[in-house]
This record gives sequence, C-alpha cells and structure tokens, in this order.
Amino acid sequence: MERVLKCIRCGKTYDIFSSKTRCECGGLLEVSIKDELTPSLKDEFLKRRESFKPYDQSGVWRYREFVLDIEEDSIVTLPEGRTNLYKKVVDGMEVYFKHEGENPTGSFKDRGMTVGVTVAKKLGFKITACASTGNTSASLSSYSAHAGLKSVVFIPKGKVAFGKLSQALSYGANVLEIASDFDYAMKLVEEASYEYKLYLLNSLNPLRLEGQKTIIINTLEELNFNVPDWIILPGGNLGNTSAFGKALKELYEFHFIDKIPRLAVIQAEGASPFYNAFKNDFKTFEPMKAETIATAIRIGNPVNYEKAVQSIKFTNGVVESVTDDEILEAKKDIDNLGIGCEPSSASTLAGLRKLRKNGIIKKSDTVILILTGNILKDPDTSISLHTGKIKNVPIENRFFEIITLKDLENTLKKITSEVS
Ligand SMILES: Cc1ncc(COP(=O)(O)O)c(C=O)c1O
Ligand SMILES: N[C@@H](CCOP(=O)(O)O)C(=O)O
Repeated sequence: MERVLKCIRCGKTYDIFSSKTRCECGGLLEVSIKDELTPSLKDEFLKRRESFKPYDQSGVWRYREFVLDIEEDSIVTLPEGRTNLYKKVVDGMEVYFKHEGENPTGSFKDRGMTVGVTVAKKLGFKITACASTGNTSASLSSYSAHAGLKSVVFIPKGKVAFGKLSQALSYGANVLEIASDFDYAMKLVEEASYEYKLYLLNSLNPLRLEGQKTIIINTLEELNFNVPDWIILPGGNLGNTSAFGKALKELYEFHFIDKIPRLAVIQAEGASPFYNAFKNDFKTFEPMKAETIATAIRIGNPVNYEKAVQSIKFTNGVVESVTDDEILEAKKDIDNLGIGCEPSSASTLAGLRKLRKNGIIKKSDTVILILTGNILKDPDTSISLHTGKIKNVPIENRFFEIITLKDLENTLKKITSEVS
C-alpha cells in the first residue's frame, strides 16, 4: 500500500518522508493511501481474529490453566495484562523493563483484580473492599464498577498520590480516609470485611495472587521461556513476591522452564521490614513505622510476609534496600528513557545499581525489572523531580523557564547547540 502526503486544499502530493508539514499553497497536509483498498482486505483482517476467544485478549485469562477454572461469560475483564517488555541499555548494561503500569488502571493490580472481582461476583457479594496506598483502590473501584458492585476503600489520609485518589473517586468508590498509615487501614479493613460482609481484595486474598502470577508467565513467554538470571521487583505488601515465587514453582513443575531465575526484592530504606528480616536470615521479623517518598510501598507490616519468605528461599533470592534519593535518581533515568514510572517502580533500577555495586548482579546477567505503576500516578513527584526541586537529584541539560520573547532566540540557540 503506498502512502503519500496530500494537500487537503489543492490535492498536490509529496513523498511520505519529505518532512513537509504544509503544502506550497499553504494548505494542510494529510497522509493519503494512493492505491484503492482491495475488497479482500476486510476479509483478511477479520480472519485473523477467528481463532481468538474474547478472553484470550486478556493477558491474564490467556493463561487460564494457571489461574482459575471459571465460566467464560462470568469473567470481569477490561482486558488487562497486555503490557510491553522493553529492552534498553542502562549504565552500559542491557536490561528488560516489563511495564505493568500499562494495565488498564495503570498498575499490576489489574491482573489480580480481574480474578478477585470475578470471584466476588460469582460468590454473590455486593460490596468489595480494600485498604490501599492508592493503586489497589484504583483497580478495585474500576473492576467493581464494571461488575456492577459497590466498593469501599480505606486509605491513609494525605499519603495517596493524586492520580490514584482521583481514580478511586472517579470510578465511584466510597473513599474512607483513615487518620493513620496503610498498615492500620489494612487491619481495619480486614476486621470490617468479616463484620460487614465485604469481599476483601487486598493481596491477602489468595485468588488475587493467582492473577498476579501471570506477570511472570507473560514475561517468560515473551522471552520464549528462556529464563533470565534475575527478576527485580519492588516489595511493599509482598503480594507480587509471593505470586512470583508460586508462578516460578508451577512453571518449573509443569516443565515450562528448566531453571529458576533469582528474585531480587527492593524496599525503600524507610519501609524495609522484609530487608531487615532477610539480613537476619529470616530468623525474626519486626514490623516498622514506614516512611518513604515512594508512597505505594510505604508499608511497615506486609501481610504476605510468610509467603514471600518462601519465594525468596525457593528462588535463592535476595532482598535489598535503597534510599529515597536513589529511587528518585532511578526514576529520573527511567522517565528520560521515554518509558517512565511511578517512584516505587523505580526502586527496581536503584536496586539493580546497588546489587551490581555489591557484585551480586553481573553486567553479563540477564535482568528483568518489573515496573509496577504508571508515570501518571504521581504527577506531583514527577514535576518536583523534573523541575529540579529535589535537592539531591539534580536535573542536567534541561530547560523549564518562564521566558520572555526577547530571550527566546538565545534559549533556542542553547538548546539546539547541544545536538550540533
Ligand atoms: C506501584 C506499586 N509498586 C509496588 C507495590 C508493592 O507490591 P507488593 O505489595 O506486591 O509488594 C505496590 C503496592 O503494593 C504498588 O502499588
Ligand atoms: N501498594 C498497595 C498496597 C496494598 O497492597 P495489596 O497488594 O495488598 O492490595 C496499594 O496500591 O494499595
């Protein structure tokens, strides 16, 4: 099929790659197909879809053998799990980013929520509930609305990024701001669920984790089941750590893979109870009062601790902690790659840097970094970071200025001189 640029005013055509934006006559240009479309094109197009069942569109239900046996027409799906794997070079090392922020509500939670809300509906629940640092509430309220269910979300007051709060409100959740932290909200919602017949959909719910296993299955399928050396992920309530270990065990037992990649779980220094336990060979576990700029992982008493320990042991994994400045430095770099993510997801790259420095991960290793949340989730942090307002994370070679017309020419000269 031949495409050209065509003037909508005089009809003159130009080569598609001519770099013209306007016709010589001053008219606007549009891309035009030169040949007539053949009638068989539609048939070919429709045939391609024949072998696909609707729920194959979901990157969760496509792997239904690993997820749940349930009637197809009862499934609540958006569909989720159609996320990209990006190959990039960072610090001279080739790495893969699996971007779970590309899910319908902008985080990996959707992979679990499609299963959780499907089951809530099947069981006849009318109301779903969760405690949340933001993403779970966004996902829960969206999927619940799709299923015609009410939702109640318990969130720590003032500690939820704006993108996430606006989602929960927009999708119609009943939002209960608790004057405490996530861990306390988690305790409250668990109690309230028993008392008020709410279907609890935090990662404490084992069915939700069955959906989250597909992050691993999907990623490995994209790699033709060639097993990487490392999978790096952020650790908060430790649902993913638990689900990933379970997925790898099942893939191994069903002979999809012949070796186990190592998990590296990264926590923010101010919210690192799992890291502290790891350092102590998991002999003891001490919950902590959590504080970090990465609000999604501002969790001091992860509910999945015991399952997560099993995952680390099964995969010969490691747990590392990184500072908020290291997280923001990494976020800056991931954003600048044109991929972008929310702060907690950037802990993966910060963790990789630390693990490389300590000699645990080698440059030649194959590494997957799981980006758990979309860049749009926390616009306040992105704007502060990229306008140089964060003291220890300087921004190089960038302009963000209030500019007079007089200075415009000089500034444009400076910007363009950097590439000449
Ligand atoms: C964006 C994001 N990344 C990471 C996490 C931590 O994941 P997990 O609780 O499964 O450890 C969360 C929430 O828990 C999150 O919302
Ligand atoms: N970051 C989470 C915290 C709750 O985790 P969950 O996986 O147990 O729901 C959030 O987005 O709320």
